[in-house]
Amino acid sequence: MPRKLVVGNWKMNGSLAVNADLVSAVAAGLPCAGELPGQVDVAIAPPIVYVAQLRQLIDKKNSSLALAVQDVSAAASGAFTGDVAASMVAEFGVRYAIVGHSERRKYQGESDSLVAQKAVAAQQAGLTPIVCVGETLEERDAGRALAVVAAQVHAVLMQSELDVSRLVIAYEPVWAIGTGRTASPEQAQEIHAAIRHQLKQLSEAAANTAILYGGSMNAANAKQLLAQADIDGGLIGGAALKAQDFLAIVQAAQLCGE
Ligand SMILES: O=C[C@H](O)COP(=O)(O)O
Repeated sequence: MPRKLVVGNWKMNGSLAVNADLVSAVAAGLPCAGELPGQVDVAIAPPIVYVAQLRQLIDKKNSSLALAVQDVSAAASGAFTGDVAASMVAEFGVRYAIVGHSERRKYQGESDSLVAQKAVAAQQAGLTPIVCVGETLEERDAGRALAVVAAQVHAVLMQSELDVSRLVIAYEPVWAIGTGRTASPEQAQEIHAAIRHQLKQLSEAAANTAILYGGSMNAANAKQLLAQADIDGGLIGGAALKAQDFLAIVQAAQLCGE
């Protein structure tokens, strides 16, 4: 079984002062770099402007905490005002790039095909993409959740340059994000199992692809969700902004990984 992965997505929250406190508190609850690793990899995705600050904080604390970003450009360089290339964030020791978050699909109009290109661009810079997929409430109510998610995953898997062994998928039902209304463990497991099946059709290596759940995961519900056979970790929004809550989720992942 793969190690568990817990990623805190800070979204557009933070400040120099708030970040310093939060990283210190999170790092205090995690192993130091080089120590015997636990069963869980833990990463934080701050707003891009704070990546350098977090790099310094993490290094200073010699922490095992990894860095992620919330998005990368599909392009390698050039005239793309406001965008950031994957190779640029890689220079800061960033390990993961979230791509295709539903908030970007909604507010920036990102298509399945653009998200797939971003996943490839991230890999080409040495990052592991965390590809977000998930259905809206209307799609679920119409009985289309499995089909919508399958199409989103398919768009990524059909990229010939994609290395499926260096991929993370995050299932985030849109109706569960920031709403306090989480998918039940059974609802989440059903979709995760379908994603796993889809990945395995492409490659047996997919048995080791981490599939994260995201959507109102918190200290109280994490254990039940993470105990599901195909839920390999969490992509955490609101609960990642409080060290105690975030560490409780990491601890739940630790228990489920043993
Ligand atoms: O990226 C994180 C997800 O959108 C989940 O956010 P949430 O935990 O606030 O629901």
